[in-house]
Parts: sequence; structure tokens; C-alpha cells
Amino acid sequence: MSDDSHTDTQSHCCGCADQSAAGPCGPDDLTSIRGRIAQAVRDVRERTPLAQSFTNFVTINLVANAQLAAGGTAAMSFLPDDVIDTASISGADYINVGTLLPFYKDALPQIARAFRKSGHKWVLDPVAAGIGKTRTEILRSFRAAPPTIVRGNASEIIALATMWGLISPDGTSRPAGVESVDDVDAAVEPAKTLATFLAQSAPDARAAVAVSGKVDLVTDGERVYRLPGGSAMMTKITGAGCSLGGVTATYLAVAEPLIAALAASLLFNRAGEIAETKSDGPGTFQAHFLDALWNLAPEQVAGSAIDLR
Ligand SMILES: Nc1ncnc2c1ncn2[C@@H]1O[C@H](COP(=O)(O)OP(=O)(O)OP(=O)(O)O)[C@@H](O)[C@H]1O
Ligand SMILES: Cc1ncsc1CCO
Ligand SMILES: [Mg+2]
Repeated sequence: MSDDSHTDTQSHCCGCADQSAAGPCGPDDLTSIRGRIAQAVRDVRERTPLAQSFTNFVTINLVANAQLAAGGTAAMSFLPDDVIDTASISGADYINVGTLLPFYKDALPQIARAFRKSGHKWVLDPVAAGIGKTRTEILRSFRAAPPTIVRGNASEIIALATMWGLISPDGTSRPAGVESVDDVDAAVEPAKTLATFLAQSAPDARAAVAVSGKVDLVTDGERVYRLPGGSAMMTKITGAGCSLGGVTATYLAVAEPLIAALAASLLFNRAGEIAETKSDGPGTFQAHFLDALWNLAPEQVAGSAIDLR
């Protein structure tokens, strides 16, 4: 951690040089962000927004259950006309490229183009980015019709930013499978560059990138928020990352991208910690994890440690 970093659980400090100023770096900034995170958690529970998913068939059930446990509603589909029609009643969509079938090569770009045309918000989980011609072709196509939020592990974020030509390959990162082979810190600049690109393409200029790992990282392209916590047991069930993407879409249905990404990551970290203390292994961990998503208070989620630098 650098000297000017600051881990803050409740106070007003945002780690900026000029903390007397109001606005994006002013004393009330983190307090305001926490207030908006708590509001997003409450809004989802009150409004039960639909976030539709086109996601992999390994973890589709956990994605739906996590969205329900967070207070939202789930609908899964793989048919472009179905997905595009349903988007009119879905607050935000979630697309995950974990398991691909040949027809996805046409279906996914078609869906992304329709979302761009209608200005529909969506979250991309670029699972295993960098592996395979078809996956690369699909992920490359999203550059012209980008998501509102990209959520992935460090290796996936680096691979996506590289294939979109936003960063040059540094030779040290290599394509990974569904698990990360890179540290979250290696993805800081790629994540910021990616978020800036997404924001430039967004109708309201707002976007975010969320990188998951031991410490999560969320950025809107300008500021970087590190979120410590969670549980290593989250890597012993399949789909912690996929369900985090799904729940990020649930929050995106009611909140701006930065707040949605922060709220989902903080909720998952706290729920992972609670589940770890109550479980005996992966099976009971998943059950306790869903219970904790359901039971956590908005203030517990919003009051979690946020390290700003
Ligand atoms: N070592 C760890 N300690 C604490 N929390 C972790 C750890 N590793 C991952 N997590 C948490 O697990 C969740 C999923 O992150 P992860 O980086 O494993 O996603 P992923 O690789 O996309 O997962 P998957 O593709 O298997 O669904 C996040 O909430 C993250 O904070
Ligand atoms: C295990 C696995 N394989 C393809 S997608 C997936 C879920 C985690 O990303
Ligand atoms: Mg993943």
C-alpha cells in the first residue's frame, strides 16, 4: 500500500490532496458514495428489478439464485430476438462468454448492436478472454458496441483491453482459463483505460470496470477503489465471479455504473466472509453465501472498507 493510500471504513477522508474542496474529490465524496451504495441495495430489494442474463451453462443457476437473493429478478435466454425484446423490461442485461456454442458468434454481436442502438445498459463478463478464435471474435466485436460495465478477473481484464487495442501486450500476461493467472494490481492501468473507453462510448458518459480477486478493484476510469475482504472459499465454488457479474447487472438496473459495481463487490465480499465462518466446505459455503446475500443490511454493505488511492 502506498503512503498516500487510505483504508476507510466510515470516515470522510477520500485520500485526495485537496480535501477541503467539494465535488468529486471533496470531503463528502466517500460519504456520498456510501449513501448511494446503501440506496442501491435498498432500491433493489424494494423494486425487485429484472436483470436478464445470457450466461454460461455451468453457473447459470447460481447467477439466477444470487440475483434473487440480492433482491432482484432473473431471466435467462440465449435467443437473440427473445433477449432483445425482453431488454425493454429488463433494467440491465448480463452477458457472460464462459461456455460458447457456434451460434453465439452471430447471436452475441447482434444482441450487443441492438443494446447499443437502444442505449440499453449491460454488464460483460469476458470469461477466459484470450482463448479461442470464436471467443476472441465475439469479444472483439463488442468494441464497436461496448457494455456499460466490464467485470472479470485480472487476466480477463488485461486480455480484453489488449484485444481492443487499448493497451499494448506487455509480454508477461498470458491468456488464462476461467481462473486468473494475474494479480489484481497488474490490471490497474488496463482497467482504468478500459473504463475510460467504455465511458467515452456510453450515452451518458458513465461506465465502470470491476476486477475481482483477493482484493477487488473498481474504477470509473478516473478513480480506483480497492475493496479488501471476501473469502478464498469463493474460489472453491464455481460461479462466484459469474454471479457477481449477474448481481452487478441487478444493481445497474437501479444505479449508475460505479455505484452498481461497488455495491455488488462489497455485498459479495461481506457475504463471503459470513459464509466462511458458518460453513464446513464448498457445499454449505454456497448455501450460507446465498443466505448472507439475502440478509446483509444496506448499511453493512455500504460501511465496508474502501481503500482509495
Ligand atoms: N483469495 C480470495 N480472497 C477473498 N475473496 C476472493 C478471493 N478470490 C476471489 N475472491 C472473491 O470471489 C469473487 C469472485 O472472484 P474471482 O476473481 O474468483 O472471479 P472469477 O475468476 O471470475 O470467478 P468464476 O469465473 O469462477 O466465476 C469476488 O467477489 C472476489 O472478491
Ligand atoms: C468452469 C467454467 N467453465 C466455463 S465457464 C465456467 C464457470 C466459471 O467461469
Ligand atoms: Mg469468471
